[in-house]
Amino acid sequence: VALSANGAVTLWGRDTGWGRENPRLPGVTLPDNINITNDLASAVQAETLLLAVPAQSLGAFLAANARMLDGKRLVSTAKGIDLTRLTGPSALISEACPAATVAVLTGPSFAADIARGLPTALTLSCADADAGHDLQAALSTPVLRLYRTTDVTGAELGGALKNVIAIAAGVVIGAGFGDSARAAIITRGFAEMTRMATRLGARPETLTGLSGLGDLTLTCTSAQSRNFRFGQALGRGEAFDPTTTVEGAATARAVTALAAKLGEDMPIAAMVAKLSEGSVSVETAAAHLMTRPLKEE
Ligand SMILES: NC(=O)c1ccc[n+]([C@@H]2O[C@H](COP(=O)([O-])OP(=O)(O)OC[C@H]3O[C@@H](n4cnc5c(N)ncnc54)[C@H](O)[C@@H]3O)[C@@H](O)[C@H]2O)c1
Ligand SMILES: O=P(O)(O)OC[C@H](O)CO
Repeated sequence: VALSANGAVTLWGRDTGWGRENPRLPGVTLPDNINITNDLASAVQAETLLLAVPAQSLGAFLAANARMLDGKRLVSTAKGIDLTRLTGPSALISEACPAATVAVLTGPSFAADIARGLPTALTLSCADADAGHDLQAALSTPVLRLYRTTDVTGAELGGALKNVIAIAAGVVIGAGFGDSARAAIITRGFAEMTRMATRLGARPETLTGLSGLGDLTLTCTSAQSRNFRFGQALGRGEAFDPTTTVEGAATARAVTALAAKLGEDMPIAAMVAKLSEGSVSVETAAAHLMTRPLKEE
């Protein structure tokens, strides 16, 4: 919807029988210059393709369609780490489509806000600096302001890891532990995010940017976030709609496996993984985090 301000856009989906209002984006009528199709062959005529498939489905999507996508400028919006390969979207895309130019668009942004034309700032990351410049110009609009970086690892890990911490923040609020505890989770969660991301080659300043601290702040403080609401439901002991995309749940498991491989300490992510699969109670998780050995900040 935002990009249709710059010119015609093609929107591809497997199921597009819903007319001009996507049930996943209720209340938004898609502008006339958005061509909706379920024919991927026609959609891939474009030079730049935004891939908005969730992280745990991206591998299968790429496996099915790599031949059509290779050689294009592929911009992922997924915020997660693939559970089977323990990599982010950019590595999945590079592996499936070696001739593609890979970029990641991430940062604090609810789809509903962007579709309403509310002012939003994002991070566009691309290891190829020239392609990054081109994409930044092509994908910015008067109300969608893109900052640029070549640190793809930092940008995509910020987006993936903040979803894990947002679940923890939701648990804290759902369980009634209060705003002080949420501030602690955000801060210590950010320490975990930075530790893991820099270990994997991210630049620390990327983590303090929109894709890291920016998105962490949004997702841990807004009930618009599905990850936060999922955590709230866990904290209250309530069920959560299993058809809702909650990237942080699978990503917490992926992060925990990755941390074990790297020998990194990720205690909040480990508790989110256990809480999400129901193998620990909220009380036990909280007690575990509060009684760890005392240390320097
Ligand atoms: N919704 C937001 O506000 C928002 C904002 C920024 C980033 N993101 C990220 O974008 C990604 C997608 O989120 P979303 O909110 O659009 O999720 P969603 O669940 O609303 O939509 C995902 C769509 O992908 C489709 N899909 C799943 N597997 C597929 C496959 N193999 N082939 C083709 N289509 C497939 C589903 O049918 C669904 O229509 C996530 O990683 C999310 O973190 C979402
Ligand atoms: O609804 P969530 O929790 O998937 O968050 C959406 C976006 O990632 C916020 O930047």
